[in-house]
Amino acid sequence: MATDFTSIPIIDISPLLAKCDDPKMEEDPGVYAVVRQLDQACREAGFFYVKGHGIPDSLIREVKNVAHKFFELPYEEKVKIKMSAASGFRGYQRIGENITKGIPDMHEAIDCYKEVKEGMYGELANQWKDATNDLSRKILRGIALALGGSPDEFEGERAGDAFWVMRILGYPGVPTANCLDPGNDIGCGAHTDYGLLTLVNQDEGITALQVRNLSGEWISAPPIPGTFVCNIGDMLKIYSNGLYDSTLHRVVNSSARYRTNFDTAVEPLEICKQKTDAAKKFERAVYGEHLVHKVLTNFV
Ligand SMILES: O=C(O)CCC(=O)C(=O)O
Ligand SMILES: [Fe+2]
Repeated sequence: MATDFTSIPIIDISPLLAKCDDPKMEEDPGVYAVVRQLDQACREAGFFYVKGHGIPDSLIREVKNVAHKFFELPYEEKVKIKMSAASGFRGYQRIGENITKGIPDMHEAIDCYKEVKEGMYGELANQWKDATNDLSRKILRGIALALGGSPDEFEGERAGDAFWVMRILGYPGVPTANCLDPGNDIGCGAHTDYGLLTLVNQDEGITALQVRNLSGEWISAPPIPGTFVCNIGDMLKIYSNGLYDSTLHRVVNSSARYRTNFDTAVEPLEICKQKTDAAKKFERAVYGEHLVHKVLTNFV
């Protein structure tokens, strides 16, 4: 369970990345120091920033520019890639179409899920997806060690060919013009993420993401240049038998500026019961069923 944290830790993961594919990575003191910080952050907040992540600044800037340009397009253009049953629930959703706990969210988005057909998202999105999936895999190697497992706990049979979700989100600033419910300023209602690990790439200069601590206070997660926000999802809570919790968070853009965000969540195809001495706290969940259930019940 999360604690009464008042800020979100920043972890320099470069020592972990440097040794990530070394068979003796566990023995490296730099890796060990990162693993300890990951463990503490996952236990106390379920959220942390990573710096030293190795994804070039130029790529980060490019995806943000492309996202801003897309959201600036007229609705008739954006709706050409509308999300529908026929598109496998991939594609564009207008402001207010995404619902969390019965309330329309003040964001528009493009949802991309793992797809067999390579190349369908365009070159830049594929490049981004590859870079963020690779980074997630490396962070998960550190988290696997933090849980006392082997580094490849979340690879191979469990999540080797991981399902991933990429959401490109746009949050209008206040006043919320052209939205379905102008009285609502919640960009994304309080929820936990369904997967293993989410990487959040927020626009600079706008503080909108908020994370709830044990007392119910909302702690801001402002954008910090050169970092990603990482948060753990429901699958990791089950994997860790509750040692790590998926923390509630929400987005409130009370600035006047339009905010974008690229989320990439890496998910296992099927969850396994964690081998711990403690009694099993959660029922076995199949990831795909969990995802569909959360989406269909609007994250209640
Ligand atoms: O926009 C953000 O900062 C986070 C969005 C979010 O929580 C999500 O898409 O799951
Ligand atoms: Fe989220």
